[in-house]
Order: sequence, then structure tokens, then C-alpha cells
Amino acid sequence: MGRFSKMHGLGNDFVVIDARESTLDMTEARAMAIADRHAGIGCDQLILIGNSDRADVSMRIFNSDGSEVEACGNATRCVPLFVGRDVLIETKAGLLDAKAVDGGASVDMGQPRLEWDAIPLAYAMDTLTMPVSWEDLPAPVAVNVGNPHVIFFLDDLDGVNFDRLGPLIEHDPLFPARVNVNFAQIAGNNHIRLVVWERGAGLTRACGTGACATAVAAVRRKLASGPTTVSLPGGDLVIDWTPGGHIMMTGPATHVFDGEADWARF
Ligand SMILES: N[C@H](CCC[C@H](N)C(=O)O)C(=O)O
Repeated sequence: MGRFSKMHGLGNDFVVIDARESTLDMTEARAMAIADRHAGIGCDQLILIGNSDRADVSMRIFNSDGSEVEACGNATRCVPLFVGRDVLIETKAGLLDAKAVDGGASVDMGQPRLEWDAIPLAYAMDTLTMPVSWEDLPAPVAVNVGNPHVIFFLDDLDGVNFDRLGPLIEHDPLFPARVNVNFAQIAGNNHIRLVVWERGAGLTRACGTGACATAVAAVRRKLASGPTTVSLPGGDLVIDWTPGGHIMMTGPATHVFDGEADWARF
């Protein structure tokens, strides 16, 4: 039997497993089975906390479709709560410094990558105003914050068909590693409303890296400057980034319950 914690960041939910003492062999199939909301435990992402010789802990991230990915902002904020102290975390996207703050955490998410080949895109282009379109969507921005994001700034999010546009863009061959699709609306001064169709997980109640990427895109487009509140369906994050600097993300982290499972059954 193995223990796990159910946690979430603004409703983006996780099964978190402490793999520091176990030899649990995680495969894409097993991750997908655990994440299944009907036949498994259920989550948007599965998180494995392991040992690291470069940091306090390591973190592996699996989407509910089983794909292993580089970054998850909301899960990163849950690690200090899970481990019980501030931590330096080794991820596929590099080392992240996560510090507990009341009710959540503040995380240095590192510097965004803005070059077309770092997103990655299939061919060279301007990433601030990409010369591409899908249906009547405006030219988007592309940003990598450890994982790939494309951001559309719209006048109004009401009535947008996220379930149709999300997968259409996620799987477009322009994005060789697929992409997280961000639909943003400027809601006021340094305030953005955001809905994210996540690569490998679909619509979620919040996306931390999406909030980071969207705030970076807004600053680059001169639609925001300084600490920006990003309002997602599950709640608000505060993202602070100035060109050339690191992205600071601050927001809630919640522990829901602990459980036990026989991992051999997945
Ligand atoms: N779907 C993302 C991973 C989870 C990101 C999201 N849950 C967050 O809080 O950043 C990807 O495939 O890159």
C-alpha cells in the first residue's frame, strides 16, 4: 500500500505521492489510471516528490492524459505545504524556490523564454504577435515558462467555445510539443481574467504557469506593468514580472485529505 495526498491550487487538483522512500515505477499508463476520475483517484495532474542531489526535493509532473511535463505552477505552490517547509525544487524546467506564505506559497518561477525555438514552435516567427490565426481569434503571443503557452487577448471571454478551440490549437502542428492555450481578457488596471485549456488535461479551474505566461505576455504587449492579479475560474494569483527578471507567482495551496492506495492495481 502507498500513501498519497489530495491537494489543489485554486481547484487545479493533484494527487501528490512522496516517492522519496519508495521505488514506485511511474509510467504514463499508471499516471493516467490514477488520474482517472471514475476508475482511479482523480486529478488534473499527478505529482511525484522525490530525492534530488541538486535541491531539497525533486518534482515530477504527469498530466491526466499520462504525459510527463516540465512545469506546474499550482502544484509547485503545494510542495512547501506537502513537505512542511520552504523548499528548493528540482524540476525538468530547472530549480524553483518555493516559500510558504499564509494560505499558500510564493514561487520564483524563473525567467520566461521568448524565442520561437524555445517555446517551441515548428518554424521561426515573431512570438509577440504571431502571424497565425485560428478562426476569428486575434494574433497571439507565445511564452515558455518551463512549459509552452500561447496567449490570446480577447475583448470578452463570454461565449468563447473553449472546448472546440482549445484542442484545435493544443494539437496544431505549429506546436511540436503541443501547447497550453490561454484565453485572456484585460479586466482592469493590472488585472486579467483568464481561462486555460491545458495541454494534456483540458479545461482546468486554474493554471499557474498559464497565469505566469499571460502576465508576461501582457507586460510585453504593454497591457500591464508591475504586480498583476490574474483571475481564473478557481480564484486569483498575483504574478510579478519585469522584462529581464524572474517571474514571481503568489497564491493559495490547499491540502484536502490523505489516502492510501495499492499502486500495483493501477
Ligand atoms: N498542462 C500543463 C502542466 C500543468 C500546468 C498547470 N496545472 C499549472 O498550474 O501550471 C502542461 O502540459 O504543460
